[in-house]
This record gives sequence, structure tokens and C-alpha cells, in this order.
Amino acid sequence: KIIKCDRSTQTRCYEFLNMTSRSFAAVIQNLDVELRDVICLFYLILRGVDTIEDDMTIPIEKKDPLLRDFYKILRVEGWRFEENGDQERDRQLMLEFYVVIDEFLRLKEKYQNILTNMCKRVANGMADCATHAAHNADGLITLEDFDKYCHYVAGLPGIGLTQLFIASGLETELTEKDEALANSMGLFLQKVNITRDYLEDVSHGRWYWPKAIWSQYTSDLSALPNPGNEMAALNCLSAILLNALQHVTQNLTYMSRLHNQSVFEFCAIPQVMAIATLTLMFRNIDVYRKVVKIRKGQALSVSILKLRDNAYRLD
Ligand SMILES: O=C(O)CO[C@@H](C(=O)O)[C@@H](OCCCCCc1ccc2ccccc2c1)C(=O)NCCCCCc1ccc2ccccc2c1
Ligand SMILES: [Mg+2]
Ligand SMILES: [Mg+2]
Repeated sequence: KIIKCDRSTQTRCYEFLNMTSRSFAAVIQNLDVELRDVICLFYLILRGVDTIEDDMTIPIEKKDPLLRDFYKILRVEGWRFEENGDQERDRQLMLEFYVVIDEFLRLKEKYQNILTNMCKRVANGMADCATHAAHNADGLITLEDFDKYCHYVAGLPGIGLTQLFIASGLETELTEKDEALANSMGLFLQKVNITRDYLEDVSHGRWYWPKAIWSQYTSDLSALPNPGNEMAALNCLSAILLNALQHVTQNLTYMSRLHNQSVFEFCAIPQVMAIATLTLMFRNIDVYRKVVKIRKGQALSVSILKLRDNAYRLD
């Protein structure tokens, strides 16, 4: 059996990780060797699925089956996707997706099974919501719709990550019972993202803010940035941030169960960045004018990790 010793496809995967993720690249590369490759690939696979979900130039008749069958593509060597219309940043990843597939097929079987199962559940959930949104111009209506959508795109990745932490043997206090807490970890990050990306999403016809919240302040979600609506806009912003904030206590409980230093940092740093983003957005009208961002995610993660290393040196 010829063991392929050129690890160029692995190197290419980490180039894609750094190309497509500001906030996760540093904390994924900081993980213990047992988890680093599988979580890098988990990220790239779901980034691929999300690129299809986010692309508003793909008609729903094509998008729905493409999402639902995506998990099968993980075993189609050589597969690539060329039709990305409005997703510039992830375009190269899709053109060379066969690199992700090559590396996925080299993973231990227990990791392949977790990634395949999670990819299927996330993509099916996205397809369900995309089809519902295609027939409902107002997007998500109830608070339950909001939590269900965030469960599919971020809660399930959190549940999958928890399964990987357990399967790796690095986290023994976590159990499948902690699904609600793992779900909450993802919901918080996703809700802060959805709040921050208001203008970019609304300008692309993606309506993620739940009507149950915004309809108390305006009859049209896209009218909030209009002059004269400042008070309504700020009060609506406070209401949606309060909805996100409800997850923080559960997230502290989840993180209190972690014992591996690199897993803790992988979980805690995105949470800290999300709390900083939430604070920056609180009653900040700029949310309706641009995408408000804390210092570049990557730089922040790296500086926190450097702080840790220096702290060790001081001990
Ligand atoms: O297009 C964009 O740039 C943003 O897309 C957002 C969207 O389209 O809604 C949206 O796309 C979601 C679907 C695809 C990506 C899911 C993902 C994210 C981070 C990962 C980290 C490691 C491993 C796997 C990962 C998978 C997005 O990226 N939202 C950011 C929040 C996602 C949080 C998932 C997550 C990450 C780390 C966690 C750690 C611990 C517990 C739960 C966790 C849960
Ligand atoms: Mg998306
Ligand atoms: Mg996206």
C-alpha cells in the first residue's frame, strides 16, 4: 500500500482555513494535534455548506437538493463547485473543494462518521429554512423559528464539536446530555453575528431578525436605518441583543466542564469576542450603517494566546 507522504492537500486546507475564517483560524490551529485536523475539516465542510446557503444567486430549486445531498459529496473525489455567484471570499475553497474531500477521507472512521452525520443535519436544516423563507418574504417569524434556524447553523456545529471533544478522549466530563449547553454555545455566537450583520444581510435580501421582535418597533425590517427611526432602531437593537444575552449563563456552565487547555481556549475566545461585539453594538446606531467590528478577530485571538504564553513564562 503506497502511503502518500506529500501532505500538500493538508497544507492547502490550512491555507483555506486562514482564508475563510477571521475568528476561528487561530483557535483551531491552537488545538491539540488529536483535534486540530478534524476540527479544521469540520469548519471547511460547514463553510462549504454555508457558502451554498448564503449564495442568493442560486435558485431554491437547485439550492435545496444541493444542500440535502452535500454529505454524499464528502465521498465524491474530485468534486468542486464553480457557480458561486455572490460569495467572493469562499469562492476559491469551492473551486478546490476536492482538497477538503481528500483530507476528509484520511480521517479516522469515528471522526468521518461524526462529520458526515452533522453535515447532513446542518444542511437539511438549512434547506428546510431556505425553502420556508422562499415562500415567506418576512423571513423568520416567531422566536421559536429564530432558535430553530440558529440551532441548524450553529447549535448543531456546537453539538458536533462536543461529540468530537468526547470522541478524542480529551474531554471526559462532557456528555451527550450537554447537548442543550452545546446548542446554547452556538446560538449565542450566531445571534451576535446575525445582529452585527443586519445591513449586509438585509441588503442581500436575507432576513434573519425574527418578526416577533422587530414588528414591535417597525412594520418593515428594512426601514429601521431610515432617518427619524433612530429610537425605534435602537430599541429594536436592545431587544434582539437581550434575546442573545440569555445564552451566556448556560455557556459559562458548558465551559466550566472543560479541562483541556486548548479546547477551553477554542471555546472561550470566540465567546469573549462575541461578548465584546455585543457590548460594542449596545445602543450603537452604527449597526444600521455598517458592519461594526471589534479588532480583527484573528489578531485578537492571537494576542489572547500570546498573553497566555507570556503568563506561563511569568509563572
Ligand atoms: O459566512 C460567514 O462568514 C458567516 O456565516 C454565518 C452565516 O452564514 O450565518 C454562520 O455560518 C454558520 C454555518 C457554517 C459555519 C459553522 C461553523 C462555525 C465555526 C466552526 C468552528 C469549528 C468547527 C466547525 C465550525 C462550524 C457562521 O459562521 N456563524 C458563526 C457562528 C457559528 C458557531 C458555531 C460554533 C463554533 C464554535 C463552537 C465552540 C463550542 C461550542 C459551540 C460552537 C459553535
Ligand atoms: Mg449562512
Ligand atoms: Mg455565512
